[in-house]
Amino acid sequence: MNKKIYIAGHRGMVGSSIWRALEAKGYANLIGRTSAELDLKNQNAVVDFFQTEKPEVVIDAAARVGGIMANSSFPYQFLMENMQIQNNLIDSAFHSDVQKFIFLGSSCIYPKFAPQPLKEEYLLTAPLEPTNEWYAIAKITGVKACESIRKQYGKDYISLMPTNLYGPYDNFDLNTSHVLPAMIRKFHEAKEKNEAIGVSEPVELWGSGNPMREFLYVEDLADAVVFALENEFHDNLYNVGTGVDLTIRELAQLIQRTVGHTGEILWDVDKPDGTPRKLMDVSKMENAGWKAKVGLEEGIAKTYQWFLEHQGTFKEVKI
Ligand SMILES: NC(=O)C1=CN([C@@H]2O[C@H](COP(=O)(O)OP(=O)(O)OC[C@H]3O[C@@H](n4cnc5c(N)ncnc54)[C@H](OP(=O)(O)O)[C@@H]3O)[C@@H](O)[C@H]2O)C=CC1
Ligand SMILES: C[C@H]1O[C@H](OP(=O)(O)OP(=O)(O)OC[C@H]2O[C@@H](n3cnc4c(=O)[nH]c(N)nc43)[C@H](O)[C@@H]2O)[C@@H](O)[C@@H](O)C1=O
Repeated sequence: MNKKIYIAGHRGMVGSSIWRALEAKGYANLIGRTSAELDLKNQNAVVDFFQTEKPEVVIDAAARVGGIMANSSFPYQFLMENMQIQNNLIDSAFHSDVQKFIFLGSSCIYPKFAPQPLKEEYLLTAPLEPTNEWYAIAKITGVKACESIRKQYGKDYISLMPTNLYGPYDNFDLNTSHVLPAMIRKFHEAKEKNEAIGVSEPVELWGSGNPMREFLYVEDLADAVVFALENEFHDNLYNVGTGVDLTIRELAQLIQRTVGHTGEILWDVDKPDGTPRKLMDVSKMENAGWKAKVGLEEGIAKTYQWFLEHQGTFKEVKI
């Protein structure tokens, strides 16, 4: 409980959830740095930080993160910044003898048309989804960096591949966010406006509504990270998800009902659909002893409640 644990990205949706989960379990020796205090793209600054702080465990929840439009609009930032951040963290951790490193990738590392559900062994077996191949290639290099240290030096460096995540402290900027927070905000703001003017204006969403996505509540992901911290894993790569997916159209109907918006939903088919489906095979984590607990309806209700309580202060990431 007294190990010195560095959570990179500790203010983000995932990092802050991991921090809260560790504190709740009695971990008292946690350290974090904001990007203003420590720019992880700066290799010298990261080397100095590790030499000074000497963490025993590193959990990497720092990255340039965004939804489908952000990824396809800023390929250079999503490729280069994520490689710089993770490579500086992994290399400095290795050279300052950090014994446990937990790297967070993403389900988008798997091939666009891989068989479903996605097994870990499908990695690098076929081409990636073009809208986020930049981010995916960065993440794949992080997975391989940790795997090489595990293989060559026997250090407990592992990679967890979360599916699409959502929950408190998510990014609600309508240009850079993921679909779930965007839908919560769009339906909420349309409902508020409609109630003021007494009509039900339509909500415009992106793509066809036909792609399928899996969603894991962020506090479940944090629980999985704590589980990985406290247990010896015998492999380098583990999917983390619910193993359940739905269409974007079904998601829209669920969120519209939760928010209480009435009115038409319009689909802008000029916007990209992205990967048709990326359902994770979660059996490897289940065999290791971990399973998701929060269902989608419950998670959306919790997230909407959080959103209502944080009007005007929720995060909007600009790129
Ligand atoms: N959100 C999702 O759906 C999914 C996320 N993931 C992964 O989870 C991790 C966290 O994602 P999420 O919490 O959603 O993202 P957020 O954008 O909420 O948080 C990202 C964090 O990274 C930090 N960061 C970014 N750039 C730098 C930098 N140059 N130097 C230092 N810190 C930096 C930010 O710090 P600060 O706030 O101080 O600026 C921020 O706290 C990422 O690795 C992401 O790939 C994986 C699958 C799905
Ligand atoms: C986690 C994962 O997330 C990203 O992949 P993605 O799942 O395709 O991203 P997304 O959540 O933004 O979109 C999911 C689907 O939803 C549709 N969609 C409808 N209406 C809105 C909408 O209003 N906003 C958004 N963002 N999407 C919308 C959208 O058109 C698409 O079909 C990767 O870039 C990468 O970051 C990654 O690893």
